Amino acid sequence: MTESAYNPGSEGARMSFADAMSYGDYLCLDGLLSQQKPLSGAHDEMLFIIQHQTSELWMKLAIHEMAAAREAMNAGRMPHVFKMLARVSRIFEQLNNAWDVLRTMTPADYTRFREALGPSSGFQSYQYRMIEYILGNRNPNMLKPHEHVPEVQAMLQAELARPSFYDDVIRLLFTTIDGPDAEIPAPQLGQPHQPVEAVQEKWTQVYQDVDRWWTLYELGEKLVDLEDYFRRWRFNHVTTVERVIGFKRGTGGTSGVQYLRRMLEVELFPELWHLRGGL
Ligand code: HEM
Ligand SMILES: N[C@@H](CC(=O)c1ccccc1NC=O)C(=O)O
Repeated sequence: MTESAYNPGSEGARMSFADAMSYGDYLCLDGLLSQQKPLSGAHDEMLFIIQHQTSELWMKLAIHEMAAAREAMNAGRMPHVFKMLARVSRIFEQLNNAWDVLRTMTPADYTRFREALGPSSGFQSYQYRMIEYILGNRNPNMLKPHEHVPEVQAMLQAELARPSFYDDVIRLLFTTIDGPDAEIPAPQLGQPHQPVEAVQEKWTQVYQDVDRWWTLYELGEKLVDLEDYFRRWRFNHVTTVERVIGFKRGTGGTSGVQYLRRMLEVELFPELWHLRGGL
């Protein structure tokens, strides 16, 4: 050590953690940083693993926020709901920006380790499916790949059996405007949300008099924001996939880019988009 090396310990920085909780202890970094296990010798496999692991961590936070937002909404704490939904949109923005790192991987780089992935695929991401299920895109066929992990399948199934976050929003929309006797459309349990005319009419009322229904309007716009970011994620994904594997079949067994293009047509909150043309 040179004389000139600055020692933060001299101004009080704690330098010994033999008997105290350190940064690594608190964040469980030993566990976290020992979970990157490339199966090939390919240089870019580490990028691929970390890209997916960080995505899963952000998805974990998104689910945490959406679960709390749902609770807050059902308890009438709308400012909290808005804060959490805004955070979920920012998480998607973060995931969208992350594609820039993955895009530095060329098709040749990926080919060096693609075979090592076997039949594994993002198609089997249960947190991704959970996000879709919470928001209302509920395809029960997507439960099947999780049959081998009963706890995971049960968790997804439990989500399918309850009203989605969007179902709860619809209930709030109707009761706020029509009061306790409102005729609320039944939640579409266990199936992808299909557009309902009465829901679009109700949202139209809100958008035609935003001053009167400001809180509902703000909620509607938060959902549109969220779906906007989600769509960008799907678009970035399919574009990256085409760039890296072209039109090859996916490791998960789907047609690949064609399958993902089909998913671009998914509408999470269709009524909120469709009402705009009629204003
Ligand atoms: C080079 C990078 C990537 C390629 C080539 C790729 C390829 C694919 C393909 C072909 C599918 C369709 C399913 C299949 O048959 O495998 C798919 C699905 C999926 N991928 Fe990726 N992917 C990449 C990166 C990512 C990243 C970074 C994530 C982030 C978690 C991700 C998450 C997903 C998810 C969630 C699905 C299911 C989508 C759905 O069912 O709507 N992928 N991917
Ligand atoms: N489906 C991809 C493989 C893939 O991307 C993947 C494989 C294992 C874990 C995560 C993945 N990411 C997204 O699908 C492919 O067909 O190349």
